[in-house]
Amino acid sequence: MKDQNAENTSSFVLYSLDQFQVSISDEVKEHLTRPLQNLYAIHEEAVEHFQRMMDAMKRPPLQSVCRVNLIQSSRDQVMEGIRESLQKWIVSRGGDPEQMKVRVRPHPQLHDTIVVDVIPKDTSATLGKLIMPPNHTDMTLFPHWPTREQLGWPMSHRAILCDRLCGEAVLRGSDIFVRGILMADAGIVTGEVVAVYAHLGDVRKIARGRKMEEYRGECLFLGLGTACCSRVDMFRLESGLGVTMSPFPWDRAGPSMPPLSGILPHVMMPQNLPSIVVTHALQPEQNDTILDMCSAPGGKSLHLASWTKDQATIVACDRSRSKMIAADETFRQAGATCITPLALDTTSCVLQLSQDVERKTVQQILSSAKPSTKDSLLHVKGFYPGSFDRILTWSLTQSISDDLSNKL
Ligand SMILES: C[S@@+](CC[C@H](N)C(=O)[O-])C[C@H]1O[C@@H](n2cnc3c(N)ncnc32)[C@H](O)[C@@H]1O
Repeated sequence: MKDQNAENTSSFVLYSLDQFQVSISDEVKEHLTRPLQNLYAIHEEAVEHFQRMMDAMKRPPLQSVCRVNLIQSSRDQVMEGIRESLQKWIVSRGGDPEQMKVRVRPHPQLHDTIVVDVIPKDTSATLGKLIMPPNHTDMTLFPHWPTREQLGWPMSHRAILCDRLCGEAVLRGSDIFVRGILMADAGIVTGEVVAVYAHLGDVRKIARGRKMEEYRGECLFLGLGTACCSRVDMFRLESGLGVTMSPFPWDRAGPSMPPLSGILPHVMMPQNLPSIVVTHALQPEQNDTILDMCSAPGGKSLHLASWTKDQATIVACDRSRSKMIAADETFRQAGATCITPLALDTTSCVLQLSQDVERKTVQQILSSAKPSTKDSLLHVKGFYPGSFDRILTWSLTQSISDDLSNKL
């Protein structure tokens, strides 16, 4: 162990979720505050409204949303499946299904969408105000380590630090996979209850696998979890769970949302509401020919297939070949045979019309295209103008998207 008295404590800050402030650039701040100044006659009221917006931004939502794959199941079946899986989940974590603080319900407007709410919505019982677990027993694991106490690390639990993306996922219900863990206290063993922190800064500045006492930076306390492997395996294994989060609200800084990814694979997909409304806005019809210009990992392409009950021609493009190979597998597992995945840069996929070349339809181009010898993706260079009934773009930039979708 390093000379603890030599540790520099100045570049180290622990935050509770309540203390944490989202930082935004002056430009974004200006963009958000301008409409408020017109909304309120009194300046202080506009400032208060802005502060409420900033507080809301750091709070994880108290609900998750999932979309049903209507090719393989119905919404009622999936809701029942989610309830059963969540009951098994809480029992597997030592809880009682009666303690389950979630409700599974149909979305009131979107016919293929399910909402999972945390109830009650009061989160005052959580660890959101604390920077470490409360030590009810005055148990100390580290009796001879004053600097640890001075730094603010818990004395009652060993700790792990995950990256920011992983931390955001934890606040939405996820467990922690080994690749998300950056640092951990020495001596953690399988089954041990650990304090979980998320590093808020640049992950590239952290040397993964070091001990917690070497950490310098800013981090946020997320709650308690149980180690699924030893510290050694956290940094040796390539994949798998490192820590499962406690299912109980009193052990978590954020809401006790259950993990939804991985349950009922292929028949439902956790997806954010803004992504789901895209297909509802597009209103595709069966037998439509549809282009998804930036498809990977394929969530919206799959939604189009589900919506049309696999009765459309959907061309799912992404310029990343590897992502499209992975998406192809996802499409197959979901039973979406109407999707053709292509590795294509859609900023250069409009074929020029000329008098001596026959103008082929999308279906003709796809049926005459040869598959690659390395993977199953078809060789397609592009499509002729006016080929598609509907086009889904991702904002490459508004002008490029508009320009390309007007041509196709
Ligand atoms: C945010 S993701 C799209 C998410 C996807 N629409 C979904 O709902 O699952 C953006 C994708 O656009 C792809 N992309 C960016 N520029 C592209 C281009 N010029 N042509 C095709 N794909 C592109 C990226 O490779 C990336 O996979």
